[in-house]
Amino acid sequence: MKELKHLNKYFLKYKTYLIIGSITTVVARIFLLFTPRYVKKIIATVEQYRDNTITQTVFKAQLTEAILYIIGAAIIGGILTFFMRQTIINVSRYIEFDLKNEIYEQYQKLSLNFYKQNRTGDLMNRITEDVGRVRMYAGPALMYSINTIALFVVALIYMFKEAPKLTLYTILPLPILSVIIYKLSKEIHKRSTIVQEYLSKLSTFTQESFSGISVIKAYGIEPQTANNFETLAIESKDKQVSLARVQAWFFPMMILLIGASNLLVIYIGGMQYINGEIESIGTIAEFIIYVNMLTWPVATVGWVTSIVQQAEASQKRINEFLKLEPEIKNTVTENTKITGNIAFNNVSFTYDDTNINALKGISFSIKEGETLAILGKTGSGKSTILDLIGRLYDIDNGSITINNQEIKNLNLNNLRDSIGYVPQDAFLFSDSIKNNIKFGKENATEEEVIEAAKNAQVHKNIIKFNNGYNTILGERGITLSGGQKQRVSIARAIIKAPKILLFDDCLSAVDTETEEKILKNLNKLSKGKTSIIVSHRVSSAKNAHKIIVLDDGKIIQEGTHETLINTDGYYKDLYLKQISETSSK
Ligand SMILES: Nc1ncnc2c1ncn2[C@@H]1O[C@H](COP(=O)(O)OP(=O)(O)OP(=O)(O)O)[C@@H](O)[C@H]1O
Repeated sequence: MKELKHLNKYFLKYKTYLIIGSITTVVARIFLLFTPRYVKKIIATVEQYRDNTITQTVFKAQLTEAILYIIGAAIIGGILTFFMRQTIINVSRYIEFDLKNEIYEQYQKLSLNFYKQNRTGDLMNRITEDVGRVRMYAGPALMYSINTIALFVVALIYMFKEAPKLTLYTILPLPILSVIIYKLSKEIHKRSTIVQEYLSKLSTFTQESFSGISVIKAYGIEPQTANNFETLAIESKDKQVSLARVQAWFFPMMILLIGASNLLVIYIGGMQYINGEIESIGTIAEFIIYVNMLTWPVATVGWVTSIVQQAEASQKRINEFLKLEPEIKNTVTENTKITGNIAFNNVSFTYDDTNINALKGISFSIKEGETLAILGKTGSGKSTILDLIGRLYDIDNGSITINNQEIKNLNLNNLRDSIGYVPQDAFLFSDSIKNNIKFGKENATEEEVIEAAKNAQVHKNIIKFNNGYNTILGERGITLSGGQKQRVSIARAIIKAPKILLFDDCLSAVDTETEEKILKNLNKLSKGKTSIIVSHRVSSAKNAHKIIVLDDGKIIQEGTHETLINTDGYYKDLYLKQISETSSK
């Protein structure tokens, strides 16, 4: 229960509902337990009438009274049970809601490294499946426990008062029932976890095959994919069958044990009645009802124990993430002014997970309003520089300053608000084009959206769609071409009008003519802003105030287009190669 202590703050938050729920539960049980006692009374009345000890009028009056009591108690008990569920089960839903939000907020705070170390499926599972299991503890398990305790205490008081020896015999099989249900529940849980694993394997497989359907079709491997699916589906079915086999034992075991208890009541009760130890045959009827009323709650003891164990395991997994301290934290609460004066001083950086030393003593500076272009072979560290400016990672050595202030001493929210970042792999949400652009500025007007799209040279494409800016993009924006996606992503950064614009090879999928137009627009828009353009093309870099060329994490060339094309090296070679490619087209 150590891990589940995390939920105590929520129990405290909803204590009023829980107290009302618990009281309602106890009172409901008291009312529901009226039935067996009045059944006994009815049978005793019938016996008295049979023995002529009461008149027909008295018999009728007593019978009517008992029946009315039973109906009344059942109605009140039913209403109270409804309120019991409305309070305790609702609380579990509130806790589920709070916990999901808490986890989601924590996920948002954690840095990129966390996302690389953990698989998306696992992150999703903890916020859905695990929270679901914890909810079972906070709701049903709690409700059934209160219910069982209340029912047991009230029923046992009534039963002992009525026939102590018979009571002992009646409750004898119940602990056995509880243990059996516990064992069954554990086995069911074990097997259903395996079933769940297979279900998620199946859904991952299908999802991937649908996303990659064009590759599957192009390579003509549909039969192979279908075979793989079938193998997985057969394994999944076998696991389901094995689960169903254990589940099938649940109700027969219950019926068997209820039957055994009923037999005991009838046998022992019958003997006691014959020996004159109990007055009325009604007591036997009363006890049979008690047995049937107590069986389910007793079974739930086993069930609840297994729920609590599952919840404990799930909460442990949740706590593992909740306790993680974000690697990148905002330690500055007051607002800091962000300008576009950026300087890298002997910066080195190694990725924790791969141990790749991506940057080795990088130094450069760029003034507000200037454009810097970064070129270099693939894997040379270009994107890493952009990530470090957004402080997605903290550096190992050296310093990064913005306006002469260490990046760590800047308010992280201010820093990220001042950056418009266009990633290499444009990610668009399954939403309208308009909202995807507005992602950069939530309260942007229609005109601003159109203006940004025009500057990104994508407006003409968008208006050709039937629904224009309201066109909904499919998963990862599959309705757009690669170049269109990149341009929507550029519009998203432009609309934000940030101090610093970071473009990570985001013009790779557009033709050189469109690239030229976009760069011209960016040039106009980025007055007073600092832009960093990562590219493999000289055409993207030639107008920059400064160009740096990276190789294996180090700067190998630095200068303007003019100086670099006149210096032997990577840039000049690239320039000559790209010029000859263009002229040969
Ligand atoms: N998130 C990461 N985790 C671990 N290693 C990484 C990560 N991102 C990049 N690397 C490694 O760091 C090195 C520099 O990568 P980076 O993405 O900065 O290069 P790049 O110059 O932008 O390449 P490209 O032109 O192909 O985009 C590479 O060796 C790469 O494998």
